[in-house]
Amino acid sequence: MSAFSSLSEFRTLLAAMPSIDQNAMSGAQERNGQLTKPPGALGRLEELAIWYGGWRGTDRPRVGKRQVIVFAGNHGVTAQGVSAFPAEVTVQMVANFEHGGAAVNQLSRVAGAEMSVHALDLDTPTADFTKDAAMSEAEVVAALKTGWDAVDSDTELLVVGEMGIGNTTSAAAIATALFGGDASEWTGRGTGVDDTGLSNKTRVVSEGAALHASDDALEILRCLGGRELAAMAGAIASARAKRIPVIMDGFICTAAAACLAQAQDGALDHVVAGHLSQEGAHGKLLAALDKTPLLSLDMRLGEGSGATLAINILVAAVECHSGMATFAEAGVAAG
Ligand SMILES: Cc1cc2ncn([C@H]3O[C@H](COP(=O)(O)O)[C@@H](O)[C@H]3O)c2cc1C
Ligand SMILES: O=C(O)c1cccnc1
Repeated sequence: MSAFSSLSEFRTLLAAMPSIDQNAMSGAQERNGQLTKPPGALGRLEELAIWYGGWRGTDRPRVGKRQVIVFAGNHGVTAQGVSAFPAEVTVQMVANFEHGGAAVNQLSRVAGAEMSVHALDLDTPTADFTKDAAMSEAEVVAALKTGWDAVDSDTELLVVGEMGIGNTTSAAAIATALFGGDASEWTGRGTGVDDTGLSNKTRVVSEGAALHASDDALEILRCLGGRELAAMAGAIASARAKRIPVIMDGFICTAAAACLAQAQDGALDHVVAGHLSQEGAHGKLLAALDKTPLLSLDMRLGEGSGATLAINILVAAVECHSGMATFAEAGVAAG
């Protein structure tokens, strides 16, 4: 039986998600205080390891199976000339992912992660959201479910990424509809549109956000999102149900995740921001979600690339936490 079959059932599920294990977290906090280093000397690595242990329910975690899932979808809004690349690139990149030739394939290997690709109805792009809702309820629910089902129950750390020409336009429209302000504050160059392209894209974002204004974040996802954005949201929620911590990627992934956060308070408590994308509004979006990125390397690729790179940081944090000796074990004098 599937976990949900309507947006309203998905919403109910979000409201009943597990929270962090406070006992495990205080145990990890206590262990952190006994490790052979001056207090706080490992900086954010310390809080990361404690957070990770809290979600995994242990004061001495290890990061086992790391799963990277790339979802792909096509966008009707590309008819408005919003990307520097043609829509065919989506399906062509799916083949590239399958053959191991994309950046995220290399980064997954480096991070010791299993990577898979899910193409969502590429032959049926979403509707152009300046004219109609991008997806019907049945379509958005099907995409959420694809994401939900793609998360393996033995996964211990999840990254979700995306491929979909036109999807920075979708993400910008979602951000505008969720957080308000002028469309220009949320619209960036994506794959690299020029100044004329950027003003056209901003118009498209503004029209879409106005047409589909709603105080319901899941409706915003349905009307302005793409299948790959909904699948990422479904996978992030699925990970929460399974107590699997998630590393969030760039602007598009964060926009998808923001729909969960706006639908349900605390829905992203099991999520850390992997990196700050160079896409203009990513920092503003992360700030709205109160997330501080781990890396800032001027990347603007998507695919889950920044988050996959950040797996190495999280694993390093957890290895220090669980592998280091305590002052007592090592016979080192505590300060
Ligand atoms: C070859 C290629 C590989 C990519 N990998 C990710 N993206 C990124 O660019 C797209 C979003 O930008 P826009 O909204 O401007 O179309 C998404 O597919 C995103 O994943 C790529 C884009 C291209 C061209
Ligand atoms: O931040 C991202 O995810 C991003 C930015 C530009 C193009 N593609 C993805």
